[in-house]
Amino acid sequence: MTIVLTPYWSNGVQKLKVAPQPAPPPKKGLVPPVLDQNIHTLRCLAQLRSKTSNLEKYIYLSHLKTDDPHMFYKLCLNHMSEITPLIYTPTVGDACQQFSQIYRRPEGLYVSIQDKGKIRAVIGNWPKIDDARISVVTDGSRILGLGDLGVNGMGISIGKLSLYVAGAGIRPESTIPICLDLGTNTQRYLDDPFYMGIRQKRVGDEEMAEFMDEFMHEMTTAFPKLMIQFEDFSTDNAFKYLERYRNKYPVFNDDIQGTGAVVLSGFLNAAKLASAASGLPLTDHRILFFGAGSAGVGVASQLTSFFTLLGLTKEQARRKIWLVDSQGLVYDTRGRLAEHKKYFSRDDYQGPPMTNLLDIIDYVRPTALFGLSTITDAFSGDVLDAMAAINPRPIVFPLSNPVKLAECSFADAVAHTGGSVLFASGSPFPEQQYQGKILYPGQGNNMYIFPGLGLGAILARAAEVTDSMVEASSLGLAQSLTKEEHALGLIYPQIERIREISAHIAKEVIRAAQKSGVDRSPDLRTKTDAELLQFINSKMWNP
Ligand SMILES: NC(=O)C1=CN([C@@H]2O[C@H](COP(=O)(O)OP(=O)(O)OC[C@H]3O[C@@H](n4cnc5c(N)ncnc54)[C@H](OP(=O)(O)O)[C@@H]3O)[C@@H](O)[C@H]2O)C=CC1
Ligand SMILES: CC(=O)C(=O)O
Ligand SMILES: [Mg+2]
Repeated sequence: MTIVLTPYWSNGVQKLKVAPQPAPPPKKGLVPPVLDQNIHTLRCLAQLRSKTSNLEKYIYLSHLKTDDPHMFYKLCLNHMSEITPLIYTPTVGDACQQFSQIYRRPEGLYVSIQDKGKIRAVIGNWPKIDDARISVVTDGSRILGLGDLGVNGMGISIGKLSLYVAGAGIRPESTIPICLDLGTNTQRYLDDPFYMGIRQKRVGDEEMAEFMDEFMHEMTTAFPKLMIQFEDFSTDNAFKYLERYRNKYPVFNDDIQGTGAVVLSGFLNAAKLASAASGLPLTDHRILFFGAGSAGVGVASQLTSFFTLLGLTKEQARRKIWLVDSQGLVYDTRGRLAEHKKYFSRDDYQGPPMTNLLDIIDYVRPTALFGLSTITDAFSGDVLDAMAAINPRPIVFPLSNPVKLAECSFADAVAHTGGSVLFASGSPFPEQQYQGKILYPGQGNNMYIFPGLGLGAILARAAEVTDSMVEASSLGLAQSLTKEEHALGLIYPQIERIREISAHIAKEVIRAAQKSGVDRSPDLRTKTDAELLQFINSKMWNP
């Protein structure tokens, strides 16, 4: 039994905290006479596979997580590519949409607008206050590309935290899934007797800001070692609350920064392959974003900041980007623009609104096309043909989640580009056979980033999450491809290696935290890289 020598206080009595251990062997007679753990693992897998729908599989796994977390995480780690789509995108999207129907038992912490003024008491009810290290917090206002799901958004916080445990070895009891209930503007939930949130429209900006200030203050007071990941807030609030708290608390926004990091990483690996075919230097790429919300602009910012590392001025880097939103190409003279789009708005186009994606491709001649729009099949056959006509190896990333909202499928992208596409999607697609070869799609999803970024920030005890830490996570991921993965033409590593990848990312993140002076674990400063990696691995919880 490992004893962690940090005293903690519970009911006024000092105790030693005991690291999570498998449950003691059950007393004789209380379990079947022969219950071999290895056979039981196979039994659980067979039970899972016997379910006919993915939602049933999700429900089975939720039960397993509560009843036998060690078995749940063992299955996750041993069958990562099979289980990730069940506990995360795409199935988590269905689970959130039907959260009120499939709800069995409480999980996570709900803080509602009705708790304003007394949030401390609600947070104080969390049973594992001293263990808390990472919280994923959503207000349910933009869950994946599915819109305002109100408290049904709790499913996304739960899913992301399962990946923190599986992918980065965060202790399960150190995670707090949180859904803030600020109302919902989705009428069908307000009318649904099963809906479990308060029955009111979302509160106004001022009331939300007061609530958020109190929430953040109380969270960071109650849990002094906590990292907070904001998830799936609607666009304006995603930017607003990241800016409001990022220099005050250890917080990052997964949709803006995690997505920025994962897409930069995939772009770098894809651009190398594209440049090998076209001869085009990295700094000559032209990147078109279809979708200019929190994720689109987050990725654009991450890319431009990387281009400045390559020696471009900020202005030159900015000019590599074209944004398209629901009104078409984003440009200065088009009319009033949302604040977050202004920086990337083009000042070199003055014509009439350009709304057709084919016209825009013809005008921009992009080497890379990223979809973060929630518009299913927006990258039609014609669009893919156009990308293939101007690029020997077009980079096409339909990143919207879940699968049903992807801008195109891998099969279509392969078919319309003669197999030359460099592809990554937000949710997984199956591999394709093309002219006797197997082609593998990448999964450009922030799930590659946040476990390692969060782990690094926790171990460094970072006071804030700096841009350099996010960038380090991205470059760490880009470097983590093995020779075999390069040989297969992959642009993201295989998800089965997530623990190894997260450890590497965490190391890079800790070093970046140290360079920016936001780390509060001075002991880690004197470790060599090898020692640091060993330390990170030793901190990972294993089922
Ligand atoms: N792969 C990954 O890791 C991640 C994927 N995502 C996915 O990205 C998608 C977008 O997320 P997010 O940026 O936060 O959402 P937002 O709502 O902030 O942004 C959506 C953007 O798409 C634009 N849009 C909507 N309809 C059209 C249209 N018909 N043509 C062109 N553009 C359109 C919107 O335009 P307007 O501004 O005019 O409203 C807006 O700019 C979601 O599906 C989400 O799941 C998000 C984070 C991570
Ligand atoms: C992956 C993710 O964070 C999203 O789709 O919102
Ligand atoms: Mg998200």
